[in-house]
Amino acid sequence: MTGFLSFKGIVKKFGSAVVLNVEQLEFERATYNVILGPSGAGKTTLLRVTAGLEKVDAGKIVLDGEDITNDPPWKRNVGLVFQNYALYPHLNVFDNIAVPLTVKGLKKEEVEKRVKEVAQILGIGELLFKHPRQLSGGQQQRVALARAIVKEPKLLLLDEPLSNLDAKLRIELRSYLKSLQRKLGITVLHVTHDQSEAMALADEMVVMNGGLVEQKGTPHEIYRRPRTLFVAGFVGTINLVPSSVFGGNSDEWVAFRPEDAELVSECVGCVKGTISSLEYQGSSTIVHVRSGELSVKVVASPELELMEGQEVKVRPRRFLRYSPSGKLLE
Ligand SMILES: Nc1ncnc2c1ncn2[C@@H]1O[C@H](COP(=O)(O)OP(=O)(O)OP(=O)(O)O)[C@@H](O)[C@H]1O
Repeated sequence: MTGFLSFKGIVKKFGSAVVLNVEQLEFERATYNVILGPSGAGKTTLLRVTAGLEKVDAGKIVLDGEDITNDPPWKRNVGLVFQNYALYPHLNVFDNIAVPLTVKGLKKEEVEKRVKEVAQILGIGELLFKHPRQLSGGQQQRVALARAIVKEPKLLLLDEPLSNLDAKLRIELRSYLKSLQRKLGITVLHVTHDQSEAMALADEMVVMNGGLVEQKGTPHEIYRRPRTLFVAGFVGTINLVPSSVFGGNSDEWVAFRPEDAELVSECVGCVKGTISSLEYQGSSTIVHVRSGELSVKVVASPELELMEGQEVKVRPRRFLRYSPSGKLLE
């Protein structure tokens, strides 16, 4: 195993249910990695076994060359931030951040120096003597982050850290998270079920489903060459058309993104249908086309004069083919 963080042959069961089955997964040092997948995919369980909060039933986890599979949480040098902050309500911000250091038995002066440093980095230096209930959601989340990084962990695990925040703050804090990761040179594993958050943040993304890794790659690879139809449909919008429509093998699928298709006046082997609705988006218009049982979306220029009910032909400029079981055909 060569990565900074590696998982090999990981199996985690709850009762008889296998909730995690990861053959091989590697993350490089100082990278921002996002784990994406629907509810129940096993994302949180992957973080919990990494932090040592759950024991694996089989397999090996290696962090920076050390086998940590059976280490207790406190030995792993891993920082953890959950969606619901989990700050101690009776402690002020300073003491909340200081907890991991005092637990380690650091001297008072050293604790003060490190808490102040990290509060400075996170822009919460003014809040040190307030209590959690006096802070906004975004401020509380920064305190939770400060507490997670103050002990300088090798690895930072973030479980839906932005999902309790309003949309504006979420976007603000997400670019902040990325710049923080870059500044500290730390390795991050960030769990989310929000695909735009994943695409915006990730150096590498892992798409999970049913305890399995469907694909790992850069956001661009995942979006442009999804290895399964599950990934294609989970990350972005995809049109799925039986290949027989284009004169191909009837069991296979042709898949294309709305921006990879165009409306044409003449074509051989294209989707012929009727405009069912138009979504004006300013710089483009999303055209919904219905063709019998099929429905496809096309991104068109807002300059085109289009009407609901109009007959159109859709031609994919770029497409991928998938097997009947949903695997990408090369
Ligand atoms: N302590 C537990 N006991 C029994 N089953 C559990 C336990 N924790 C998780 N599970 C089950 O394991 C599966 C994976 O859960 P997990 O929380 O890892 O999914 P997730 O991808 O993080 O989902 P979500 O986005 O909803 O948090 C689910 O079916 C869940 O019900």
